[in-house]
Amino acid sequence: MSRKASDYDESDVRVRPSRRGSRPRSKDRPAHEDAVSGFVIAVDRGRYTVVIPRGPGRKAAPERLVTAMKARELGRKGIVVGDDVDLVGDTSGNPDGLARIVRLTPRRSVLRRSADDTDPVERVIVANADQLVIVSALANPEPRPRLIDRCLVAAYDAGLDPLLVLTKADLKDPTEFLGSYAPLGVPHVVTSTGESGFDGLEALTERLIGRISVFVGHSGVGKSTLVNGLVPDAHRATGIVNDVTGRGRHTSSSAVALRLPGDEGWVIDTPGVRSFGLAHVDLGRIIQHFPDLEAGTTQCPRGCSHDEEECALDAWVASGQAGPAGASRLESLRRLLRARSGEAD
Ligand SMILES: Nc1nc2c(ncn2[C@@H]2O[C@H](COP(=O)(O)OP(=O)(O)OP(=O)(O)O)[C@@H](O)[C@H]2O)c(=O)[nH]1
Ligand SMILES: [Zn+2]
Repeated sequence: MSRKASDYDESDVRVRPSRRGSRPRSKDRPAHEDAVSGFVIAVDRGRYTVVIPRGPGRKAAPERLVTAMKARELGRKGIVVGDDVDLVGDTSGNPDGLARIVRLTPRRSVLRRSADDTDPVERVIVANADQLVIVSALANPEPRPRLIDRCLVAAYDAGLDPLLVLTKADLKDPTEFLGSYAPLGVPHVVTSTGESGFDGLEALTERLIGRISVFVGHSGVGKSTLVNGLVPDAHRATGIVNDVTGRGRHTSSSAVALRLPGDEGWVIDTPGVRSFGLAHVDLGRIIQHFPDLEAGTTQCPRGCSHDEEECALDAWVASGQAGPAGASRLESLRRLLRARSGEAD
């Protein structure tokens, strides 16, 4: 397809003959009475790939993938992977067809990220997710606790349940790492690939059933290996997306939703993250996202920034009440507080 989304406009789409015949839209007909609902699985340069589920009844159209653009009436409102939308226009699934998104259903959750901690421009990465799956290798590359802590803050702030997935257990025993995160009570799954197969994949699948889960992790942690293990036809599925969106291959610049086999949930794969800017998280709320430390703030002076000499958290951590990772967690918290207030991280 050589035409870019910007080459189209609303009228361009409206004149396409609909399968029901081209009855002219009259002013007194309710707007979009013929809209169908779908789920956005990929976004690429103004084009949205939307799954429209099979409708009710025997004569219903089957499930189909539709390419859509945003109707002008939605203005600058962003649409992201995970959004539930209403569409009009060519929703037949015809590869050359183009539908138009006319309504965005209110979101149940929003996962945001800013480029850095002071950048006022935040990006919504994914809508409507239930769970944030934080993928970290136990070795090669080494775990990055500060990135994990940031992801945890992002998950708590967005109201998503965090899940830690620790990969490459064949390279390093997970006991020490798990011990340090135990006080947080974050659920975890340990995985490894090797001659005996893919260990941990079943345990992970169990945690994904019936949910929309966003996978994040920095490059090389084994996220693609996991996703391909969970969704064996992930390549094919993305292939379909590519056909529909008309690009050569899925560039890793945006998220894509993949369905778990058996229609048992969605895995949303995101490009590898190097950082996770948290400019959108209220400074005063950050401590609440460190539940292992928050309990130690009762002795803090009033209005404590938790990054000052009088802060009671040092004593709390020194007494061991925040567990073996207390010192590293406190460092994470303070780096985050400093970064958020514009000081270097
Ligand atoms: N030893 C070992 N290697 C693994 C495991 N899982 C993945 N790898 C290897 O780690 C490397 C990186 O894996 P990927 O799945 O490509 O990692 P990714 O996180 O998707 O990285 P990007 O594609 O760069 O975002 C590959 O060489 C994998 O074969 C594991 O459990 N054990
Ligand atoms: Zn304090």
